[in-house]
Amino acid sequence: MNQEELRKALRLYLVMGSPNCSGADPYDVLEAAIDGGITMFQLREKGPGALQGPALLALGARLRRLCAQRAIPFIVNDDERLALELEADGIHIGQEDAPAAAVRKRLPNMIVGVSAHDLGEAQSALAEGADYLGVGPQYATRTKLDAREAQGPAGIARMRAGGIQLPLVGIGGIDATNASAVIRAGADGVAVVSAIAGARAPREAAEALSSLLYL
Ligand SMILES: Cc1ncc(COP(=O)(O)OP(=O)(O)O)c(N)n1
Ligand SMILES: Cc1nc(C(=O)O)sc1CCOP(=O)(O)O
Ligand SMILES: [Mg+2]
Repeated sequence: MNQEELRKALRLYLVMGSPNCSGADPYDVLEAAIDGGITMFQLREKGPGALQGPALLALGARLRRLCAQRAIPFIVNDDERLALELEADGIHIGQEDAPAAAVRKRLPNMIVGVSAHDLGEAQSALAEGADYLGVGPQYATRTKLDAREAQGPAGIARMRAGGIQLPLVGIGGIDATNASAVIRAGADGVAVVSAIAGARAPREAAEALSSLLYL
């Protein structure tokens, strides 16, 4: 995938694991979200009741297959071995995970996404070979318990003003009320968990977000 294709894929990025699905089957939630217009998916199995071992591998394989059938890039959060086992399209790592340069080297053919919270971290991620950045939290979130303080879309604007041209998504507390502000600040897309996975109707929630992002 070239950089322009990646920018498009990042437009509406669903990040999700089974703890985010309010008891629904994550497969059904993902399928509905794809029907509603998501453009990229990250398996992030974290939080109370998170699956591990063979159960996680089995869920990952089902979700991976669905993404392949529907031509949705499939990214794995944090776990290089799982990403390889599932033949993922990419991996997302944060500042507390393995160093981006080492991951880039070990997984030369995967998309490597890196979390960056300020211009310095964005410059380092670029130098280490990141393909895209996740910048957050944009707004207060209850999904990631160890999230930093909300920085607002101004953090993205500062990265763009500082010369960062890498594909970039905002994440954290994003929903239909604030997604447009994140795009206006310079993001290529928005990454959401609860606004879709926690919605009563994930397809409609994805449709509503998608319609805002293509104005
Ligand atoms: C697209 C995207 N952006 C940021 C993150 C957060 O990654 P990280 O800081 O490593 O935190 P965890 O998700 O691992 O708890 C992300 N997952 N995706
Ligand atoms: C996975 C994640 N990363 C964040 C960061 O700031 O890097 S915030 C976050 C959780 C986003 O969940 P929701 O859309 O429900 O707020
Ligand atoms: Mg991480």
